[in-house]
Amino acid sequence: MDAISLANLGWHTFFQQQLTLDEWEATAPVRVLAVHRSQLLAMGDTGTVTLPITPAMPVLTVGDWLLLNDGHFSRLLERNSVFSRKASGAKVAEQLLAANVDTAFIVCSLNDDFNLNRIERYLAMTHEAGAEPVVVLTKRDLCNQADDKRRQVQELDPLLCVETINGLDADSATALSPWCRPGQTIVVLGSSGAGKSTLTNTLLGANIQATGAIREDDSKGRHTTTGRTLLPMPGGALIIDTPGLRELQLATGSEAIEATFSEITSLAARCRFGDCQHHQEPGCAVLDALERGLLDERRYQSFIKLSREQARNEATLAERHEADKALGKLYRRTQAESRRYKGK
Ligand SMILES: Nc1nc2c(ncn2[C@@H]2O[C@H](COP(=O)(O)OP(=O)(O)OP(=O)(O)O)[C@@H](O)[C@H]2O)c(=O)[nH]1
Ligand SMILES: [Zn+2]
Repeated sequence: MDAISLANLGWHTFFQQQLTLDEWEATAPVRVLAVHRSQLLAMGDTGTVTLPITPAMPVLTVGDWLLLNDGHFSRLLERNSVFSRKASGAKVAEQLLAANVDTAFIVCSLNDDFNLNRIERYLAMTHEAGAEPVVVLTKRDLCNQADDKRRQVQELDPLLCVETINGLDADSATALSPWCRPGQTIVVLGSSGAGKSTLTNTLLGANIQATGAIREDDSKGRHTTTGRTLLPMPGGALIIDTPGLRELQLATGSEAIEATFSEITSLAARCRFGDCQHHQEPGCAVLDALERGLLDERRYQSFIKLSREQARNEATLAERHEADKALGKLYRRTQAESRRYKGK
């Protein structure tokens, strides 16, 4: 990536208005292209910079906007969206995956992989992140009920943008160009085999670099690999492509689920009990609508499943906080005891 204008890197008024007058004069904005263990790669309108990651910095992720003062980290600008996930294993900390994303292409194939529940799951994640979802149904060339499946997705939400494409064909992928204008930032989500890499490669066209590692000449003319994950499309948009995003798990708050299942949320407002689980409670407006055929059974099941998952995630996070607090107390007590012991 040669030096490009801040606007083409995704800079706009949301970020600009965060700067004080002093910062206007003394600092330079740069966007994070990749985060490695001990350093990060960023780009501003004068080119790329490598910054050491120090303990004083907040946790940063690809897509973040930073201010540099004299080439040194000054501060992180507020994000307008952020994708994160629950870290795998026992740790329930959130891991940041991508920031300041405008649009998420939710990729689902029109053949075997087609699954409305899965699309809803990615819609909830995208709402949670604060980005705009576009459902991209791939493998149109392999499916003769493309229109019917597209209609099923559209029924999830009349305002949702849904496109059907052949990801192998650049002409077909131009259906996505409204979201690929200069400076727009995109992530591509979806399950394995859905066609994410294929679409990413088609969108990147001649700039094919989607495998993460990019070779570029350093100042001594040698080739170095930088592992950049914010990639420029020929039309001027940017794609964030990281392994973490490819394996995104649900770490969704209840607001995101409410936004994804808005018809259920408005029914739930009329349940007799404020904490109704819509399972078997008397006076449940959701179950009532279900019985009267006013609510889709599949939507209901999907809503219950995601709500339970969310409640479980929240519980484990709360347990973690409790465990951390207990550990902190134990630590302070042993410190105090050891001081007492030494004082004797
Ligand atoms: N015919 C056709 N094949 C496609 C299309 N999109 C993807 N494929 C094929 O589907 C297979 C899987 O596509 P990938 O792009 O690797 O899928 P992915 O989502 O990146 O999968 P992971 O890397 O496992 O996450 C490949 O063989 C692609 O060539 C399409 O629109 N039409
Ligand atoms: Zn209810």
